[in-house]
Amino acid sequence: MGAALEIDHVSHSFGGFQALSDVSLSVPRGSFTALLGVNGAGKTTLFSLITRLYNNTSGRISVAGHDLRRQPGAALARLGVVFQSRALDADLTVAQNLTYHAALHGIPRRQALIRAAEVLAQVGLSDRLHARVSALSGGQSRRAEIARALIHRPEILLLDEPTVGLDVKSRAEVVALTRDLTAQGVSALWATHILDEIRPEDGLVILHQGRVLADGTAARIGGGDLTRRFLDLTGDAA
Ligand SMILES: Nc1ncnc2c1ncn2[C@@H]1O[C@H](COP(=O)(O)OP(=O)(O)OP(=O)(O)O)[C@@H](O)[C@H]1O
Repeated sequence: MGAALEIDHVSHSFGGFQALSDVSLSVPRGSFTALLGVNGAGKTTLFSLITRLYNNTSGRISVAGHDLRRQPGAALARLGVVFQSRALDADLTVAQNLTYHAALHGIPRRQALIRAAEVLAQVGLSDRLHARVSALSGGQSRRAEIARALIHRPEILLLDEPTVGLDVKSRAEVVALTRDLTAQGVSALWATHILDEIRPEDGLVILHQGRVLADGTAARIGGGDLTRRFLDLTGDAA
């Protein structure tokens, strides 16, 4: 059994600008791995390559053992993505959104309704099945986005700064929910620039200006003071 996600020597340029340089990282199965970097570090670019929004032409990406270039269908079927921007239609109900996204994955309607109830229970929103997305709070809406990403039972979730714009309580709930999911066996790659969201036992990859500066557990990298270590590594220390 390999890792849930393997990135092996991946680079990406926009015209003459090198956004990612020889990035390698691995997300072990069932782990919560944080991808930490300031704005512009390259987190969204990396996610865009993993989701095939951008074509990856260098190195290798594999999802649950499936090479993204050679077996894109199998790789993407094992991937769930929580985008930075909203993927749910605010004018539709949660159920309508979830069954629509299930259909995109080829899940028949009857089964999609069962799955929708299942994933809403996982994210603690069972009572919001028939609510319009526009009527959800910010935190509920993010949890509904996670439910959408889980509808096809992926092995790994990519979450791109999923707590941006949430209040402290909702932020803590979304982090805790994702940790619960990893305890149930789903792996998570959590892109963030917020150090508070990272625990010592988490996997941690620090990305800066398109390069991996550190890769290990947060405890080992931080050595007791992750903020200081992060600032030292990224050259922003006072
Ligand atoms: N389509 C594009 N064309 C040109 N440059 C781009 C494009 N997308 C991103 N970049 C540049 O690539 C670098 C990495 O951007 P990226 O969005 O991946 O960073 P990020 O870590 O996700 O930051 P943020 O938290 O702000 O989203 C930045 O310097 C950005 O300006």
